[in-house]
Amino acid sequence: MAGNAPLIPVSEALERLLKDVHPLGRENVPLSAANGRILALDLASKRTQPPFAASAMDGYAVRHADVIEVPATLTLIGEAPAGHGFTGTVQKGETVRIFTGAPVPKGADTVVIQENTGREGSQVTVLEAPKPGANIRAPGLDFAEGDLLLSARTRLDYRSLSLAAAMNHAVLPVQRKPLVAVLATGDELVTPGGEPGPDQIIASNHAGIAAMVEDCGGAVLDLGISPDDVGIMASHVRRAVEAKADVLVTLGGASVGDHDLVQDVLGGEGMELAFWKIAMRPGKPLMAGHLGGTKVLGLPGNPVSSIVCALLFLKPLLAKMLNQPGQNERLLEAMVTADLRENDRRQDYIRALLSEDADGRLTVSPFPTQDSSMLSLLARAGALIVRPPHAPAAKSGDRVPIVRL
Ligand SMILES: Nc1nc2c(c(=O)[nH]1)N[C@H]1C(S)=C(S)[C@@H](COP(=O)(O)OP(=O)(O)OC[C@H]3O[C@@H](n4cnc5c(N)ncnc54)[C@H](O)[C@@H]3O)O[C@H]1N2
Ligand code: MOO
Repeated sequence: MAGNAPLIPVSEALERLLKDVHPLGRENVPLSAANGRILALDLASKRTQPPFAASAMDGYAVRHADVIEVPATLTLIGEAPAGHGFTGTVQKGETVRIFTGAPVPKGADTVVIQENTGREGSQVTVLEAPKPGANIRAPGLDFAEGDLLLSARTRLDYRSLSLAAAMNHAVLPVQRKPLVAVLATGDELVTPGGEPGPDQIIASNHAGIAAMVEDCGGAVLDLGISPDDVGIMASHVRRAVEAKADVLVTLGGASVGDHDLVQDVLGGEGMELAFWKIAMRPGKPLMAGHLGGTKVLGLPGNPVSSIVCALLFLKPLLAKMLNQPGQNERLLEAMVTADLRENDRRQDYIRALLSEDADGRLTVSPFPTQDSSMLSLLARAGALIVRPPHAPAAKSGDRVPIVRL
């Protein structure tokens, strides 16, 4: 491709990437495996909860009419622990010992907490007059059978899973996880923990991209590191296709160097290129296409470029596959603490420290160095300042759009 080919605006590239992407199908998973998954259907309760009038306290089930005037002494006729209701009926002048969660026996309409009673053998004296109906949870207080309590697209967490369990769903319909194959490329790369040769470095992009995929609700197929060798790289790509990966993410080799083979290899395997080279910094060499049913996202090798591109393109892609909103990074505004020069044609994502005052006002301080190899700065950054193409110079104190990290 010619060196000065027009660069595609970020928003247009994103639109083109997402255009023909549809939510993946759904699958059923046991409750115990559903944490973090996206609910695929609205969920109605199979139960009414509580299913019966239940005592909210440990104490005595009484007829309110019997305890309007206190002290009132009643005769104990039985016991109702949780899970074992009392089968008889409470008549005038009688009471049943009851525990939290037990069904309130027939005839009784009020529970007196045990602290407000005295007892001698089978004689129970109520010392304080309760309100009518006190300490009883009505049937259906929480929810009723048929109530739609969880809606499709909910990300299941500890609260929604507790509710789904209470609704008596042992198995939940969830969006299928996108399978994301991740392939690093480059003779210079060695797996973390390995022994790099004198001209080698540690492959870092994998770790971050895999974590992002998992955070987004995807599953990672780790294809490891391919050397800069057409045949070996092609065999890795075929593994992704054979595994029916929904997405293949390649790391590095996306640019124009003699050893940047990724696009040639993918082309040889039949990839249709959707676009290459975006008007953004970092991340210019980003490439997208598809290989049969596998979406391909070629991320640039520079670690910061890789991660910024993944934030802006991979995250929204996975969100759409999972039927989730949030397909655009949400922009906030912050006050910048340094002058920013006029921007060129590439949308800039400037790594910056972020601080927030007690009133929630955000301030960003750009790092003076913006080299796209510097993970130490990215790890410290709280935000990316977004500088649209040809943005005029900004002064310290101006408000600028940011992506919060
Ligand atoms: N003549 C030009 N050279 C470059 C251009 C250009 O437009 N013309 N673009 C530059 C930009 S911008 C970027 S970004 C890089 C991206 O290049 P590649 O995607 O081909 O990446 P590589 O060349 O393979 O690697 C770049 C850099 O990143 C390191 N790297 C690669 N993979 C990993 C990994 N998994 N973990 C850690 N580090 C990795 C690699 O060692 C290189 O240092 O191209 C510029 N060049
Ligand atoms: O993505 Mo490249 O950094 O613009 O270094």
